[in-house]
Amino acid sequence: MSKLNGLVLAGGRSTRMGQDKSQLVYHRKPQREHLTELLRPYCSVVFWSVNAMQANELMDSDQLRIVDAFAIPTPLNGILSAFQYDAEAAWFVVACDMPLLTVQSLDALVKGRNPAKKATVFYDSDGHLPEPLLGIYEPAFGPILHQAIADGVYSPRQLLQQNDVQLLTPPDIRELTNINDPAARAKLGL
Ligand SMILES: Nc1nc2c(ncn2[C@@H]2O[C@H](COP(=O)(O)OP(=O)(O)OP(=O)(O)O)[C@@H](O)[C@H]2O)c(=O)[nH]1
Repeated sequence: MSKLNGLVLAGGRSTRMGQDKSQLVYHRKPQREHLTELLRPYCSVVFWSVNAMQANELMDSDQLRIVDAFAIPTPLNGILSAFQYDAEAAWFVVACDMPLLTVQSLDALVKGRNPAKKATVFYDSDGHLPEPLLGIYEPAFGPILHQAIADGVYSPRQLLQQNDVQLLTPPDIRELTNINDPAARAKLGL
């Protein structure tokens, strides 16, 4: 089994939230720091996947980061940057906008990991589609991702549906709740 690196997806534009989602505080510290702590027990190292502006702000910090080098900001580009950094590793990817996530879901992914497949992910709240932004991506996914982006495919869900991936039932579907704007945040009381 390949070594597992952590990747907190923290880039993008946060247009709908109006402020950097990765720095919102739900658990006493910025979400990107909180997720780093959640991932650390499972991973050799944990990186933040950030855009160039965030990287500038992090200039003097020790935090390991991988900076996006793509014109179009999409989560898939964040994951591809990680494979370009280390193609031999598997990447445990966690999006920064799932504030209800706990070790329960991370444990389930690690226990259910199938390294013979391209990735291990949960079914999303629809019960039949894969949830792409929380999961373990095996090294074999790197070339597939590279080709997809070269072909202009930016839908991570579509990519997972087209490939041989291990799909798991999440232990608690609420942990996958995606918060993208202030209204959704207020609704959850966070
Ligand atoms: N590294 C990296 N992460 C990204 C990129 N785009 C989105 N993400 C991350 O992927 C997850 C889902 O992001 P989205 O909600 O789809 O996009 P967003 O740009 O953050 O937000 P909107 O501008 O409101 O669409 C979040 O954890 C983002 O931080 C990107 O280009 N690079």
